[in-house]
Amino acid sequence: MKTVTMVAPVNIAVIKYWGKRDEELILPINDSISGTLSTDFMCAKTTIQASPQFKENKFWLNGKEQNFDSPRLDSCLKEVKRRASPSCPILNWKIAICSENNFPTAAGLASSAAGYACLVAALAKLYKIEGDISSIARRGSGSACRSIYGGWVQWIKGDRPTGEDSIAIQLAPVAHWPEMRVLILVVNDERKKYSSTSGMKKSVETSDLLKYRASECVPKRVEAMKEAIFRKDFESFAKITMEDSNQFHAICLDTFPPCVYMNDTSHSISDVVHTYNECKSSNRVAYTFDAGPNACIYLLESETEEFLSVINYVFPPSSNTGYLKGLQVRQKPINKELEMMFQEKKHRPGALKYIIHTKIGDGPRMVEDSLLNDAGLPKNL
Ligand SMILES: Nc1ncnc2c1ncn2[C@@H]1O[C@H](COP(=O)(O)OP(=O)(O)OP(=O)(O)O)[C@@H](O)[C@H]1O
Ligand SMILES: C[C@@](O)(CCOP(=O)(O)OP(=O)(O)O)CC(=O)O
Repeated sequence: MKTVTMVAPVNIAVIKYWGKRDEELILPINDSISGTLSTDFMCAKTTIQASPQFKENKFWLNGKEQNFDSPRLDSCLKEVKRRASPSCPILNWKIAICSENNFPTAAGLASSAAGYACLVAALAKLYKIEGDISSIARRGSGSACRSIYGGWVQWIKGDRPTGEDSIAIQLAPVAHWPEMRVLILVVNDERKKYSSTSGMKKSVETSDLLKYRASECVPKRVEAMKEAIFRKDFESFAKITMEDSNQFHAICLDTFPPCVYMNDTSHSISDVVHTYNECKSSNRVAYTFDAGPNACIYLLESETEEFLSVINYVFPPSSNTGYLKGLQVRQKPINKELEMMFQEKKHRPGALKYIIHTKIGDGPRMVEDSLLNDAGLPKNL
């Protein structure tokens, strides 16, 4: 019997991936760039066990048994086995997979990215695969290829129809910009209405803006973003991040029928960020929204206390317990000058469910405590 347990991170794109040129191999129409988040507060954890005693393959996700016949799972497994040495002794053994996310699944918080990165990293350890595995994780979910590396990561779209040049590379490690912090403002953590997969398919079929974005905007933005990250130029980083998020959501609205991911609370968050930046006469905070209403805020450590005082003022918690998860900071009241700016923008308590305060982190790593017992069954069932 062989057992491997790994944890893998979520990543949040600052230049978005939206649109495929090949649905089966998951090949994108444009490059994308993201920050990988620390696994301390948001991660997928996956145990894979191979045994000659197992009669069939099994898969549990968050305590519920899943159908093993999923095309994406199958595609990852096939590619890992193709790359394994033919003499690998466990290649024909059946496997049990057990995975848990410590944050909401399928709510637009990149669970598929962490989930497939974790699955592929664990499979690669189990079958002793050498070299880049981001192109295997990509077959599970496009954005998962970026979670294979820590720090700042670019997914290069590649040109070949076979996809072997569509890989993720690390642009800079965590230590390059240690002051960077991330706030996930959770507006809604329920399963979202339309998945990224179906939304982007409709966009490719119907949006003219999407073609313009992929050919004209993203290539320039990717270069400018790389430069901003290399120079730790937060002002430019923030501007490009917000512009790209806004353009992505404009394409969602240009899709027919439109994909409406942001809601009124999301737009209020965007307004708070712009007002705050105006007060400071520079871009101190950046928002970005994925395929859901939740906001991801990038900001430097020096700004977190003050910006959180504004968020707590504009979006008061319905109860104080558990509102700020993750890294804790001194809670300070909003100052008079900012209060004047934001008093018209106050929301009812509970408009924001909770906040996860985290930072940039490393890629997948092996851990000791298995989720499966020796019989290949989940320990927490
Ligand atoms: N830990 C995991 N292991 C394997 N697969 C997972 C895991 N977590 C999520 N998934 C897969 O990803 C799917 C959710 O992906 P989906 O794209 O709908 O949501 P999301 O990743 O939370 O949102 P988004 O990609 O828009 O940020 C799940 O239904 C499941 O198939
Ligand atoms: C808005 C996004 O989060 C879209 C992520 O899409 P997915 O990677 O979830 O889609 P599939 O490849 O179909 O699984 C932007 C991004 O992460 O770059």
